[in-house]
Amino acid sequence: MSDLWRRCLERLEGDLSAEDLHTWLMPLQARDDADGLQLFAPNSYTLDTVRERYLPRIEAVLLLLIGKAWPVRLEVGSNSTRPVAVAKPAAAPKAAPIAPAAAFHHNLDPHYTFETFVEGKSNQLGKAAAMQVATNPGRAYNPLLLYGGTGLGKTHLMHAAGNLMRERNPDFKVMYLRSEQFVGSMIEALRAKSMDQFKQRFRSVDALLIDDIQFFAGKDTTQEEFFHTFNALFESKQQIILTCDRYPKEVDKLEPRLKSRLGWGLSVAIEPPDFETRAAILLAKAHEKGVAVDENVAMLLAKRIRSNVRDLEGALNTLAARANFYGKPITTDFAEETLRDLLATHAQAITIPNIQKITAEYFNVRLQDLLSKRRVRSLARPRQIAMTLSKELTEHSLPEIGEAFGGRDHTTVMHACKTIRKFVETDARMRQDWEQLIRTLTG
Ligand SMILES: Nc1ncnc2c1ncn2[C@@H]1O[C@H](COP(=O)(O)OP(=O)(O)OP(=O)(O)O)[C@@H](O)[C@H]1O
Repeated sequence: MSDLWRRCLERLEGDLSAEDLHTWLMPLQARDDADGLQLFAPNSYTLDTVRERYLPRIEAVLLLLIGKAWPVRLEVGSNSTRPVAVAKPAAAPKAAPIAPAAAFHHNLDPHYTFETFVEGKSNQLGKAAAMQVATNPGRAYNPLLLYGGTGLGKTHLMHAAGNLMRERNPDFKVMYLRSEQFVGSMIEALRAKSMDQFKQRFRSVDALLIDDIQFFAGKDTTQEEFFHTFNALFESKQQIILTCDRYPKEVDKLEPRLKSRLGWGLSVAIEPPDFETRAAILLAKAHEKGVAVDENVAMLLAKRIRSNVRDLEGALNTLAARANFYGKPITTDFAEETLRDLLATHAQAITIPNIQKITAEYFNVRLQDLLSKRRVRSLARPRQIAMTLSKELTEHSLPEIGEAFGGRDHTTVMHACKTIRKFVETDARMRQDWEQLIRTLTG
């Protein structure tokens, strides 16, 4: 058995029930090499369960054992070159040796680069900031915080910055972690009474990249530790890049002093891409994967799947797999047919009544007031937003939208759209409301 995996199981033995360990982790076969630990699951069900429930735990233990984040690859199959029957691990875990600094292995995804990132209005600033930071780490903006909804490319940009730092200086130590890994590894360190090693590990890097820091919310000890790590890195001009699913000030149960630190550098919103950018991303992804997709198909998917890039990519993968299986080219008919259910789900939520209901709930006003003739500002602004959302997200014409909003004239809708678009560009608060509503409606 891979020695590393055996030690990992020994550690996990104390944390997981015997049943979980035997059902999910013991059946895995393992191989470790210079690139990381490869785990083979006997079937896809086991694989999904391990990925969802145990992967962060495994990664946290590996971090502690090896002294750095260590990539784990999961796949269905078996370790045929070195078959292993995973036996019950031997007892008596030993104190983990910390790897010497020279053996630092970064864990960045090499596919996530600036070259493979498609730029559009929605992510232009984020990309520029990430590039600045990568070419001038610790000095340009520290920390750099990228925030925005799920699947919009924050992780991609973060890795791209890390990859560029290493391209410019191969000795640069970049550590990437999801926030759950930070939490998990801290819990492990507390349990193993190895907090000094934990602190040292995070403070010895040149750049620390932590993804999805909203998971720190409510975890006071983690926040305390992260706060100290942050200060130490910041003072010695080591670069910090963070991502969050919303503007950190909006994250409940995040300590005020931490929120304030996050504001020391630059915070940039990554917004949902517009139609043209969605189509361009789709064509770029298809090209990357060697899938033949023409512009009509790209436009069809970009028009109908507005939620986020991950969903768009998922649709492309499904199409490619089916086309490959049936030996058919990917035409618009084939795409419509293959993705019928998926496209219907995306279309479903976006009706005018639904937009009205969700906008009213969001602004805490009554639906009947939103549709009424009352012109007080507290109603007029949400109404204008709902009208603009209806124009952007549905196929309805201006007169139809006016009609649906209590029989208003189409010029009123036109004026609303113009006003809101201008506001969204110039007013951060308005932009946030707008993005949040789009996420709710298309997510
Ligand atoms: N502008 C873009 N160009 C190319 N690929 C993109 C772009 N935006 C997103 N993607 C791709 O979409 C997928 C999801 O992106 P990513 O994981 O970076 O999202 P995220 O914002 O970090 O989401 P989450 O908050 O859920 O982690 C990735 O495969 C990424 O490469």
